[in-house]
Amino acid sequence: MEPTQLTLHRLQDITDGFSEGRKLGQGAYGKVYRGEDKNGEVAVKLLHNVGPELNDEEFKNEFDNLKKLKHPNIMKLIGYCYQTQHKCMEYNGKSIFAEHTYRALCLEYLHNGSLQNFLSGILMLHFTL
Ligand SMILES: Nc1ncnc2c1ncn2[C@@H]1O[C@H](COP(=O)(O)OP(=O)(O)OP(=O)(O)O)[C@@H](O)[C@H]1O
Repeated sequence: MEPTQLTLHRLQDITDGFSEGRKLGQGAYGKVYRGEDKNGEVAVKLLHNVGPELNDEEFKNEFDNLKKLKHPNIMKLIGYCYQTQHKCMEYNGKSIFAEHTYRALCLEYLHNGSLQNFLSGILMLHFTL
């Protein structure tokens, strides 16, 4: 099944506006939040905003890689959000409408954290025994 397109409003809704209380962790890519609604839990990866070209490349790579991974033991890519908003700001005494693009991936929620955390946990256990 293809990942679903999700609105920023929907992601803000399930993460309480990307609140600190909902933060699961942070990677090189951005912050990860626990989203929750009546259907269950998801992990929402919100890409940090650095520069449009760099961000787009990172986002597309992550999106394509996750889309290709289809294995029962690997978290699934459920949906994505790619939405631009214009925020009114003051610049040199004038109002400007600055662009902010929200890029997010919605993933199956893993109770043991990311796959990497899960695997390193197993390795630690292996070396401790
Ligand atoms: N699907 C998920 N379910 C639950 N928690 C997750 C999920 N994905 C990520 N996390 C949490 O968010 C943290 C950051 O994840 P992220 O994938 O952004 O980076 P990373 O895997 O730690 O490293 P890297 O930045 O190198 O990819 C993880 O360490 C984990 O705690």
